[in-house]
Amino acid sequence: MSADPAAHPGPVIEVRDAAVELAGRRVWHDVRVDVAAGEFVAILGPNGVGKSTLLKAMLGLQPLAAGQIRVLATSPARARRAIGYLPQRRSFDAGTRIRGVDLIRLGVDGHRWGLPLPGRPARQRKQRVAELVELVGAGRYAHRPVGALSGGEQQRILIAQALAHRPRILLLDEPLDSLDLPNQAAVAALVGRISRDQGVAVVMVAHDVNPIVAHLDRVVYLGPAGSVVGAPERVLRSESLTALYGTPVEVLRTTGGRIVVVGVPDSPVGHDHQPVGG
Ligand SMILES: Nc1ncnc2c1ncn2[C@@H]1O[C@H](COP(=O)(O)OP(=O)(O)OP(=O)(O)O)[C@@H](O)[C@H]1O
Repeated sequence: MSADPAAHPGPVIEVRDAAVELAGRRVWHDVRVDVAAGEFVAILGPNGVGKSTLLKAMLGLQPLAAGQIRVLATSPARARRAIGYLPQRRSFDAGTRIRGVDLIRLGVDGHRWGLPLPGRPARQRKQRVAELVELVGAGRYAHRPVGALSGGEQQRILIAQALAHRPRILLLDEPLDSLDLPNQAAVAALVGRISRDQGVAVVMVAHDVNPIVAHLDRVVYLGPAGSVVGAPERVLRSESLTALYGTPVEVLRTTGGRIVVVGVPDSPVGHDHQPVGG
């Protein structure tokens, strides 16, 4: 497998008619989406619709019941070394003493847990850590214990860690959750910049499209009848989501420009309703 995008001029992620079943229940089906190098794509939908499951399928951690997912023209599992993944999480305990820079170094050292990798001198690894700190703008706080950092600062450190091996693809599961609005905007802008400037294909699961919408190339809105995929302004319309859900869904734009989706039903197993942008 090659992680060189030049060797794969087509999409770096191809999802074709994919379906997943969990505990005998079909979570989603007929999902089709391509993601190209340098694109920033969001996976949207209500609680429990299967957004995290789609991300896991792209990583090869969730087998499909139907269809196919190809990553860098091979299976997701074989492409995993070219993927940076940030799973869903809350925050570090306030007492966590490991420093931001140590977490990033763990990413650079890979699975060797601090043991030097053959062929990569300590100086090179140190330089890569410094580059990553600079890339995410964490110079001011990277040497402080992560437990003492704000949610947004922690998230930037984790994004730097996920980028340690120059992945071609970055999969982020709700990285803006639990951040305040200024930090949501700052982390969204950082991810947009990484995708654009570094040519990384970014797929982000999000509850609220508003902080990221200006940076997005496309959205995947999951629903019981499959998915609607396209530019945000095309997908986030009452007609598109009404057709996807088979029930009246309204997409409103406030005078401040916020997008609010009203009427999207919960997934069949019933989670708390939390409309996008609501
Ligand atoms: N291992 C599992 N076995 C059975 N059901 C599961 C399993 N993992 C997840 N589910 C269920 O599958 C559905 C999809 O879960 P998933 O976490 O992908 O949804 P989501 O859209 O990311 O949700 P949220 O927005 O709440 O994070 C949910 O109903 C969840 O309860």
